[in-house]
Amino acid sequence: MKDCVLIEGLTIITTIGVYEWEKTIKQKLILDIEMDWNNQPAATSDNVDFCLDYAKVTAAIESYVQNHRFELIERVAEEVAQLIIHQFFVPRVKIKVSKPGAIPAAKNVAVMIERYK
Ligand SMILES: Nc1nc2c(c(=O)[nH]1)N=C([C@H](O)[C@@H](O)CO)CN2
Repeated sequence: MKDCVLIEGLTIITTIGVYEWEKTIKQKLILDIEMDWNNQPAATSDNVDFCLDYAKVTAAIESYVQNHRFELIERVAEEVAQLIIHQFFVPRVKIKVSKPGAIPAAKNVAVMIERYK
C-alpha cells in the first residue's frame, strides 16, 4: 500500500451554487482529501521539514475556497486538486467535496475526483 496523508471532514463556508439565490449566501462544504506522499523520511527523521504538513495544506485550501466564488462543487474539487498538486508537489490527490445541505431529502451529495501531477 502506498503512503498517504489525509485531511478528513474539512468544513469550509463559501459562496457555492448555480442558482441566483445561492450567490447571495454562504453555504457549507465538507472536503475529504487523500494525498500520496512518502512518509518514511519524516518517520525516520522525526522532522516536520520532511512531511507533507497537513496544517499548511489545510490553511492553503481554506484560504483559497473561502476567498473565491464557485457555481459547481466539481469546480471546487478541480481547483483544490490543482492547488495541492502544484503548491505542495503531491503526485496524486483524491478529493471528495460534499454539499450536505443541497438536497433536503438526501443525507449528502458529493463529487469525487482523482488527479495526478
Ligand atoms: N453535479 C452537480 N449538480 C448540481 C450542483 C453541483 O454543484 N454539482 N449544484 C446544484 C445547485 O447549486 C444545488 O446545490 C442547489 O440545491 C444543482 N446540481
